[in-house]
Amino acid sequence: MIVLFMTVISTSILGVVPSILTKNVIDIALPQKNLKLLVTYIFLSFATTLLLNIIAVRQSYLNSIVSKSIIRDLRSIMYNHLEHMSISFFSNAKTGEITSRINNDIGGIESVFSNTFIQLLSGIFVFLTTAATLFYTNWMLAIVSLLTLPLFVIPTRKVGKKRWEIALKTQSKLAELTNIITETLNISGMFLIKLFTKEKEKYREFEKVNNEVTQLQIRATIIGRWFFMTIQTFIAIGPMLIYLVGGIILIRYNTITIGGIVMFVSLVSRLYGPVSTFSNIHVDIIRSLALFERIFQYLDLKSEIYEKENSIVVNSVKGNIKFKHVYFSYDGFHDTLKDINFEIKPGQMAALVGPSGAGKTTITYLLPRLYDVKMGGIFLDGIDVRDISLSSLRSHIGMVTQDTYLFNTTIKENLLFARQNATDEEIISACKAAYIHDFIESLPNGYDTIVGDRGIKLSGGEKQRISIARTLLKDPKIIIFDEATSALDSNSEFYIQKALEPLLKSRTSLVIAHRLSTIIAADVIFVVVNGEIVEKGSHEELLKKGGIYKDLYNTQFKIKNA
Ligand SMILES: Nc1ncnc2c1ncn2[C@@H]1O[C@H](COP(=O)(O)OP(=O)(O)OP(=O)(O)O)[C@@H](O)[C@H]1O
Repeated sequence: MIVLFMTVISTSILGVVPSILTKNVIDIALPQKNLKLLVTYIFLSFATTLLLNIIAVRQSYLNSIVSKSIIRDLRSIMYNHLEHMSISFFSNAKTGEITSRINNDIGGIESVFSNTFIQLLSGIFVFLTTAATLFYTNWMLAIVSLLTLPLFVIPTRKVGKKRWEIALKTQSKLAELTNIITETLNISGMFLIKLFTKEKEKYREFEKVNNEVTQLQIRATIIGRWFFMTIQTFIAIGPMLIYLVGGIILIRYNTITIGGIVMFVSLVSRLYGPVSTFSNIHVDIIRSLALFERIFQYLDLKSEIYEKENSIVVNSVKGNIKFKHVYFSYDGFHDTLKDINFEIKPGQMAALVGPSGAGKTTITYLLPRLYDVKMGGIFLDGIDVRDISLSSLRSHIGMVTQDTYLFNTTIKENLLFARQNATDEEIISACKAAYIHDFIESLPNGYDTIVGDRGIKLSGGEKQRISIARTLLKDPKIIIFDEATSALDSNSEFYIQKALEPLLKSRTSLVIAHRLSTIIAADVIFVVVNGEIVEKGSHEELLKKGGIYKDLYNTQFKIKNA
């Protein structure tokens, strides 16, 4: 940064030298008909220009290092910040919008650092050195030259505001465009589009936004062009004024030489350079303020799930889970869960059953603090989960969901996600336990098979068994398992049941159960209806009771397992 600063100062000082040498050529060497002096001045002028350009190359190199590093840091800060946002942020945000803020908005402000900042700095120095030389040569003409400058400021103000508005609109339209691309041009989006034959509609939607982006960009360019046209006109008028006023001073007062007037003309063009840059900078800064505003909208967001300063790191747990008077709401108004109370003892298996939308999944989200309770508390081994450090809390919990998410990489990489330093033997043993090893081995590339976007190349049952193997590698004390609602073929069903045995053995588990075999195996069953636990007990106890569970059993489980 200091070196960059030095190069800016040296180029602005050296920049006035060729104009002074030109003055000497006209006022000294030519009238004296002194060839040696003429060659010396021209050689010096040439050497200074060469040196100037060499320093300029160095300057742009340093400049690019500084600006690229700032953008790199900003991108990393944004990614790190978003990674720590809560799940509710992601359930409300559009994927394309997030991508756009990281790519388009952060990328967009690069020009502020690469051009604007350095132009501003060099503009100030060029202005100061040039103005000083002008005043030193002839103060009257210098004042006339400077008086034309305010003319540049007026159009700048108007244009700046308009460009800010357009820049904001353009960025939000670009985000919309990115969102359409990310939502549709992926395997799940394409499935839906093709099955509902919505290609034309989606294309039209894309074309509309694409058109709007282009219109906005054209408007921004046109406004920019009118602005530059005005500036250029003023720049052209400048030398004429100097010849006129300089000529009058020479004729009337004879306090300036011809070389002096020529030097003024060439130096004033240097003066208008920075002023026109200042005007551009004004517009550019305004444009980038719009981008900064969008970036800071995200950076200023606070995650709803945060870690207390003196949070407890829990290295090992027994696995006792207690929900005490838990209330929860997604929207802050309507309670999705109401007064949930239960305890699961270490090693026990608890099954959550109930109609769709009752709140079973929501209960499981609260334990690893994907969301926080509105009232009441959740306790792990007697410690409120909000007092435990997030990473240690989550390290003790394994979650196998219905819709297994796999990264589009090899099976092995997906498994290593659970534990980066797992050995090949450990991976194979987890896969054997999850009854998926033989299947993986039968693939042409074995563990190096690429699974496709979200694991599309694998069946639902295979994906879930890979997810079980992944959780076995993590080896947590508590398991949350969301059993598939869809009917799996008996073969797949058999293997999943087999895979579950080592997963649930000697661990505390909370299972959203849909299969009779799972429910019967549970130590305790919680019947969830409309956000409340309405019945608790073992399968036999609840059947005997003859309440809601019995109805559910008769209408769902018995039929499904008939
Ligand atoms: N991210 C969310 N934002 C707002 N409401 C939500 C969200 N997720 C779920 N809900 C609502 O909360 C309620 C409980 O949903 P939940 O997924 O917990 O039910 P469930 O019992 O697991 O259902 P299923 O058996 O069909 O999976 C539903 O009414 C659902 O619409």
